[in-house]
Amino acid sequence: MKQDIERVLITRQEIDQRLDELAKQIYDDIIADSPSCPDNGTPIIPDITLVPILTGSIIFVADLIRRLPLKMQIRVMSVTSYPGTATSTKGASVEAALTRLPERLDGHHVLIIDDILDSGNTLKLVKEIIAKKNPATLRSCMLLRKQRPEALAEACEYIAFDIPDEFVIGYGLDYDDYYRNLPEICTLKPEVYENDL
Ligand SMILES: O=P(O)(O)OC[C@H]1O[C@H](OP(=O)(O)OP(=O)(O)O)[C@H](O)[C@@H]1O
Ligand code: HPA
Repeated sequence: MKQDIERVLITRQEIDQRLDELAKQIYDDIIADSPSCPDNGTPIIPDITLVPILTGSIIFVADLIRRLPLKMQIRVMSVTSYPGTATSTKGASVEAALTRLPERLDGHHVLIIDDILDSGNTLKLVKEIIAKKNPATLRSCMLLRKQRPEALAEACEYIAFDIPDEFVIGYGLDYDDYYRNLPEICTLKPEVYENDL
């Protein structure tokens, strides 16, 4: 596996440090939005509903939620746009059998979690589906955002890292469903994927 890596873009240490900051920012925003108890002024912290997008978000969400001391429900959605060896989007579609969204989300504070914002198709689709369920608030949190106009145009409240417009793997991100277990975020040697282009 290591021989297929071109270079490390983001180290495990950098991810850990940034996740601490990101979790604090998410937590502080929830506290800032919370109503206060009329008796003693302490914030009444609402439950949150996390919507991790399978499969790429699994490592990120596992590390993030252990930094968020909040009462939360986790409702996964499965969306596919880069099947197999694809390195450009084939259009986002929901895999209903692996999706656990409730019928309605009235009153819920929803946070969508995904590993990468690239063409923006996945986030756009997921937002549209969740918005129809009428949540109280809807925010999104991405580990990575590529520096390309389509990604920058899609509103997203929390971004851990902005990266160059290159195909990346590791820390949940795959090529042909491999490399998700790499602890760092890396680029792939072109010879690994150029035969599939
Ligand atoms: O902004 P976009 O161009 O839509 O790309 C982002 C999406 O693409 C990847 O999912 P993929 O379809 O590869 O499924 P996976 O999570 O199972 O790897 C990634 O995990 C994001 O969900
Ligand atoms: O750069 C990427 N790597 C892995 N999966 C992805 N899905 C969208 N962009 C990427």
